[in-house]
Amino acid sequence: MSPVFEVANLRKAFGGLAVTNDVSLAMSPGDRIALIGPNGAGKTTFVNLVTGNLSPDSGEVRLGGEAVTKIDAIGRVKRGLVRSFQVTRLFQDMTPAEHVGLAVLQRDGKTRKMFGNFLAMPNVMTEVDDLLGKLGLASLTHRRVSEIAYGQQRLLEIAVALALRPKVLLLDEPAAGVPQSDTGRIEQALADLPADLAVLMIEHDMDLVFRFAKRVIVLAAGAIIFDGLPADVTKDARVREAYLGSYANASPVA
Ligand SMILES: Nc1ncnc2c1ncn2[C@@H]1O[C@H](COP(=O)(O)OP(=O)(O)OP(=O)(O)O)[C@@H](O)[C@H]1O
Repeated sequence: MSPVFEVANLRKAFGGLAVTNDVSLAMSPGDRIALIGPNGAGKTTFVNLVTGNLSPDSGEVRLGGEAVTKIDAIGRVKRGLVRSFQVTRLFQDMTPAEHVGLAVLQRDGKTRKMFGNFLAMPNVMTEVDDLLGKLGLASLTHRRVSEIAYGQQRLLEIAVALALRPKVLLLDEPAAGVPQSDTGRIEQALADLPADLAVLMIEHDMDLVFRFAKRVIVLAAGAIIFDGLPADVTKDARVREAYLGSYANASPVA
């Protein structure tokens, strides 16, 4: 299957520290990848380079075969590369319906209508109801975000991301901060993601990694040190070493 997403020889340094060190990878439709690595390994920086929130020093990002390295974050979203909306970016006074409805309008390039009552538009509301229903949020459709539980806010992030109809979805620790009693619902939402969507999830919780991922990529000091099956990752000597701290300090740029 031809890749839906590729990065080639991506590099980024901050003040002489190589934080993304010649990273290359490809994803196909339906991939379920967990990106793991010790604190400071460069996972967030890598995702920021991919989404267009940061510019690489060199290397390329491609979506559906098209180079998007010079295209901004919004342009990449339009081409199907979506990062889960962060809880910290949800608007506390807005409802789940408004968040998902705005994402639908953004996707369709109709955000100028946002000052009208877009939730009265039948096609928008049908999609809002469908997505919130699938994520078990139907009863909260018109509640304010500030009134709903944290775990449900995290489900709302996923709903907003799906409303953008991604081809590639990047999830940053989707269950972090969620009480144990609610993590099952997040896991179910992850299990129910569209089968042809390519998903890359940053995650620290290895139980979740093993249940979700078909492939695991380990970053240490900005470089990929393992890319393979979940069953093999804990046996890998370099991975063990990385987690024991030998890779804790990134190497300087040559
Ligand atoms: N804007 C920046 N300027 C300078 N250094 C940065 C910047 N952003 C990140 N770094 C450094 O780059 C390294 C990698 O950080 P990054 O946040 O990408 O790691 P991470 O793997 O996501 O870590 P964590 O798991 O703790 O979130 C760290 O040493 C960090 O201090």
